[in-house]
Amino acid sequence: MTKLSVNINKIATLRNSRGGNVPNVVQFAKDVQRFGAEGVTIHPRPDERHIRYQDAHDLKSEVYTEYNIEGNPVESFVELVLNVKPTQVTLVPDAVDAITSNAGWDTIKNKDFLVDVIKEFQQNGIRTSIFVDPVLGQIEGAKATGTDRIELYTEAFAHQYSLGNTAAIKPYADSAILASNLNLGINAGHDLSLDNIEYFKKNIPGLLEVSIGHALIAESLYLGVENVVQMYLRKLKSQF
Ligand SMILES: CC(=O)[C@@H](O)[C@H](O)COP(=O)(O)O
Ligand SMILES: NCC(=O)COP(=O)(O)O
Repeated sequence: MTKLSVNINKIATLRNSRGGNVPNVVQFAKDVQRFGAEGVTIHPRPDERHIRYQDAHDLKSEVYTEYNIEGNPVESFVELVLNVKPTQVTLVPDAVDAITSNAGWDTIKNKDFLVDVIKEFQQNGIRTSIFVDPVLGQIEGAKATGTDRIELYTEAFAHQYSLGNTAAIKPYADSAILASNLNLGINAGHDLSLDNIEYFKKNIPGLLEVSIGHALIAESLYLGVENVVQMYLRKLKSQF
């Protein structure tokens, strides 16, 4: 079965836009778990533009499902993860100024670095996953790093699928078969949505977990807005 981990970065983005604590990131994490989410993902970035390092600590005692922290393993991130000790750390090679994650690791060029950092996390009881493009050579390179899992970077699939190009699944299916043969666990994420998740899941054997944030939060707004507008109208139109 594929687990759903909800990425709550966007809740922190909204909170930070006003400086208070609305919406409450910890409460949101508690609620998505109550609604059935099987994990919570955060991706603290060095500029803390959404999830703050303090959020990672505050969430620790409230995430009773799988806690996944993603990020580039710069010194401050490694220290944070070793302190918080989530279930899983997902290493993503994003630049400090990247708007969002935009590439997987070059697992061959960065092998020595990844081997060291992965070993450190594993020795501390933290499962590791590394963000990769669906390229067979990169999957083989991932195996050589010692990681427990890979996370397939699905932005290209999501984009092509939205254009009607269903064949864009092929490199992902091929990568998943290779990863399974190599005994690597398979996660996936980035731009997955209610539109594309069923097709993706159906075609990816052994998919253990998807982490979904941007679309899930946008869909929650679309699917919830009618109810909330009605609630306001009821309050405004009631006669006292
Ligand atoms: C690794 C990945 O694809 C997600 O973590 C994504 O990067 C979300 O991060 P942002 O919310 O900062 O876009
Ligand atoms: N690892 C991917 C993730 O956590 C969420 O990505 P997105 O759904 O916000 O694109």
